[in-house]
Formats: sequence, structure tokens, C-alpha cells
Amino acid sequence: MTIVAPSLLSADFMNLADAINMLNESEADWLHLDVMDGRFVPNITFGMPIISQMKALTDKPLDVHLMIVEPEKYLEEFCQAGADILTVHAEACVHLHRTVMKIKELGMKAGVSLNPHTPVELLRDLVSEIDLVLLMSVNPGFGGQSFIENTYNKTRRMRAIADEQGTPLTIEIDGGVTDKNALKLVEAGADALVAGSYVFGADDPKARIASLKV
Ligand SMILES: O=C(CO)[C@H](O)[C@H](O)COP(=O)(O)O
Ligand SMILES: [Fe+2]
Repeated sequence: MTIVAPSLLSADFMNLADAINMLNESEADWLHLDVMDGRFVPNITFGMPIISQMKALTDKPLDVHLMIVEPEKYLEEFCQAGADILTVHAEACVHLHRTVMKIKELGMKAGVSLNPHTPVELLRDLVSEIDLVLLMSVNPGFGGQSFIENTYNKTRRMRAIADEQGTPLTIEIDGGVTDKNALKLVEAGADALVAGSYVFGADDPKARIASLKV
């Protein structure tokens, strides 16, 4: 069954505890937390203090998506805050292999995210070391953007690279995900779907989460 990771980016930040309680009662598998620094992306969200408070409210894994420059400086701190899966952007890491190894050493699952313009072939020599690839299907920085159609093609190519090497890999898609593209993404090779505005913009967010379990 598809892993569904609602993004709290589109939740009401004044009532995050209510949003987390709703997710706890829903079919959501992970909580997707978007950390933005105003440098890697033109937006700023939240950091470790908020993440550790969220951690106390849920038993579901925290899927932390770092959209920050020099993420290697903060790996220990995100681990202490409660990240279970820590994803860095390939475009933000000069020494991506070293950063991935450090994330795993700290006991977290290691994820690497690629912007829409970054070819999946960049990960050919790293794929056996990583747990998860997060393919951005919008340009990172904001919720509520339109899905980029080339993501299907990238998902198929990423799955083929992992299969060629016989390595297990979770492929997660982030941006503009709805019930309209979920099945096609899973058929292309995706395992996990992030959805922010599609979930939190609805009167019945739990039903929207269930609709992504394709
Ligand atoms: O990483 C992100 C933005 O950079 C978010 O996870 C993503 O955009 C989710 O929001 P939506 O489903 O509304 O597109
Ligand atoms: Fe994200």
C-alpha cells in the first residue's frame, strides 16, 4: 500500500497540535515536515524546537525535508529533535556521500531530494547507500503549486536505476500530489506520496488522505 505523508506546511500553524491529532487518527503513515531557510528556497518555515514539540504529539515517523544550505551542519540537531527520515537536497550538498553516511551513522533513514531540473542519473553511484529519494514535482519553497508532468518519467528512470543495482529504494514524490496523479505515480514506481494543500485545503482531510492510498 502506498505510503502517505501529509505535509504540515499547509496546516494552520496556530493549531498544529490539532492538525497532528487529526493525522494520528488518519491513515497517514508519516508526517512530512518542510524545513526552509530563506536561502536554499525563498521561504522560511520552522526548525528544531517546533519539530521536537511535534515529536511529542505523535508516534508516526517524522519525515523531515530539509530545504536548507549546508544541511551537514545540523544533522545531529535534527536527529535529537526527533527526525526518523532526514532528507537533504543534492543541490545543497558539496559532499553528498559524506552527508548520507553521517545521517545513517546517527541512526536515521537517509533521503536525498532532487529539484525538478536535476537528473536522477546524478544518484547512480549513491543509490545503494540511500534509503529514500524524494523527487520534487514542483520547485521547492511553497505549497499549492501545480504538479510538473515530467515527474512520471523521472520516477520510472529512478526506479530503473535502483532495479539495475538490485537495491531497495523508497521513491517519494513531493508537490502538487492529488488523487488525480497518485495512481499514475505509483504505477511509475513511486512508494510514498507527500500532499499538503490537497489534504489540508479540504473539509475532510482524512478522506483526502485515504484517497491517496492507491
Ligand atoms: O516540499 C514542499 C514544498 O517545497 C512541500 O512538501 C510540498 O509542496 C507540499 O505541498 P503541496 O502538496 O501543496 O504541493
Ligand atoms: Fe516537502
